[in-house]
Order: sequence, then structure tokens, then C-alpha cells
Amino acid sequence: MSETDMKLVVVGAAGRMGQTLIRIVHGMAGVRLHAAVERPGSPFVGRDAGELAGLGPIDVAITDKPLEAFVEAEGVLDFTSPAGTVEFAGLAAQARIVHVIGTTGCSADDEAKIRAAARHARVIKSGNMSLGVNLLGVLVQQAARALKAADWDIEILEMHHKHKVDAPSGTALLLGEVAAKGRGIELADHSVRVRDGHTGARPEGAIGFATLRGGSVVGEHSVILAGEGEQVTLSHSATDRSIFARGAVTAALWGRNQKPGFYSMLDVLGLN
Ligand SMILES: NC(=O)C1=CN([C@@H]2O[C@H](COP(=O)(O)OP(=O)(O)OC[C@H]3O[C@@H](n4cnc5c(N)ncnc54)[C@H](OP(=O)(O)O)[C@@H]3O)[C@@H](O)[C@H]2O)C=CC1
Ligand SMILES: O=C(O)C1=N[C@H](C(=O)O)C[C@H](O)C1
Repeated sequence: MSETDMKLVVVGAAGRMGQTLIRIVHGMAGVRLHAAVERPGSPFVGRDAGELAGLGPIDVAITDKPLEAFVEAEGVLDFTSPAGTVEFAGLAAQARIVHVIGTTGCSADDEAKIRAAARHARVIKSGNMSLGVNLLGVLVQQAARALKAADWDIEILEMHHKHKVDAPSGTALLLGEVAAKGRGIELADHSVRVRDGHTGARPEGAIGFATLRGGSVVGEHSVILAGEGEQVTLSHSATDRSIFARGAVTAALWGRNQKPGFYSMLDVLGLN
């Protein structure tokens, strides 16, 4: 450990991503786990964060007091829920720290609150923190631009584990947004998120979404560009949550040197 290590807080510490983040922060150079936060009343409060994450004791007790943790820290890694993230955004803004947000399923109202908090905090938010998916996004934008809507239909397919609560996934929506950008259209005006019954023929220029849920799948995404007699499929498979956690830590370190504002992983990775 060094004096210059960035002091990070993991919120939602007992969750699937929370535990992965604790392990990655513990093992990565340049950062240190300052605190781990769970809700008041959680059975994990008071337990050692390292023990919870399978590392053995690391002398960081899980707390239910996020603001106390944030004021002494430099960044927070947040993969929780929309309600949790909106609350943590307000606290991160009060503490003037970096807020890395991986939480998906936020409403337009949640997004507005997070963007308001970004007047004081350095917020980095992405539906997917992995390098691979963000590169895939760049390729999808290029493909959507090159393959015109009159001849090529865009469909986005995703599969996740059975515990996932939001659909389409944040990544699927991110890929839809970049496909729409490549086509020069608004996703909101062209997305087809559900099909059931007598739907009629596919509207030209639609961007369709299909969602599968089951088992322990970490994250599978495909963008299919379907033409007459041929298809182009661009896809990403996640097999380990550590890819998201490493991306989140990279984002926090990058955010340390930025002005308050709202940023994405494309900014962090220099892909924007
Ligand atoms: N952007 C990316 O790269 C990735 C994003 N994600 C997203 O991260 C989020 C979390 O995923 P996952 O770890 O699988 O989910 P889990 O349900 O396993 O973990 C969520 C954790 O956050 C806590 N939490 C939820 N709401 C609040 C709140 N209001 N206040 C305090 N704590 C809260 C939960 O506590 P409790 O159980 O008490 O509710 C739990 O400990 C999802 O939105 C998911 O889509 C996941 C992977 C990658
Ligand atoms: O909930 C998950 O697990 C994941 N969520 C993110 C999403 O909604 O795209 C990222 C990743 O695919 C895993």
C-alpha cells in the first residue's frame, strides 16, 4: 500500500458485483479499499469485507453509514439499484468525490438526478464497464452507418442470469444507442422492445430487442445486422464479472484527474 493509493468505497458490498469489486480493489495497484457499505439492517453490517468476498480478513468492517465513508474517500464504486444510485449520487456530490456508476435500469427521472449531482461530483456511468463491450459499441456504430436501413435490419439479443431484474440490459440499450447514432436517428423513436401476437411486418429502420434470462450467464450480447441473403453479427461474451470491476477501478483512477461532470467509459478509454 502507498500513501498515493486512491481511497475507494464499494457500495452494495454484499452483492454479486460488490464482492467482485472488493476482490479487484484489494488486488489492483494504485487503489485501496477505504470502506464497504450495505443498507441499514443488512445482516452483513459489521462483518469484515474481505471475509465476505472470500479474501480472508482485511480489516475493513462493512458499514451502513455511506456519507461518513464518502467524506474520507476519493471515489465510490456503485453497482446497486436505481434508488440506491440516486441516493449515493447526492452523497458523492456532497463529498465532491468520483462516482463510478454501473447500475442499470435507471429511469429518465433517475438520470436527471444523477446528472444534477454531476455538477459537483465526477460521475462516470456506463451500462457496461468492460473494454470489450465499449470497443464493440464503436464497431456497431460503424456497421450501422455503413449498412443502410433500407437493406439492413438491426436486432439486439441479450442473455443474462436468472437474478437480473431489468430488461433490456444496460448493455443492450447502450448498443442500441450507438446503432441509432450510426444511423443518425433517435433510439427512442425506433426501438421495438417487445413483440407478441400479430405484430405486423417489421417497420423499416426499427431497432429490435430480445431478452433471454436463465442460469448463471454473466452477460451475452449480439447485434445482428440482417440483410437479404446475408447477416453480420457482432457479439461479446462475458464469462467473469472481474472485467466490469477492473473497468470500474480504471474509471475511478481516470476520474481522479477530471473536473466535475458526467462522463462515460468511452471517455475513460479514449474511444469517444
Ligand atoms: N455496468 C456494468 O458493467 C455492470 C452493471 N451491473 C449492474 O449492477 C447492478 C447490480 O448488479 P448485481 O451485483 O448483480 O446485483 P445484486 O443484487 O447482487 O447486488 C446489488 C447490491 O446493492 C445493494 N442495494 C440495492 N439497492 C440499494 C439501496 N437502495 N441502498 C443500498 N444498497 C442497495 C443490494 O442490497 P440488498 O440485497 O439489501 O438490496 C446488494 O447488496 C445491476 O443494476 C446490474 O445490471 C452488473 C454488472 C456489470
Ligand atoms: O446485471 C448484470 O449481471 C449485468 N448487467 C449489465 C447490463 O445490464 O448490461 C452489464 C452486464 O451485462 C451484467
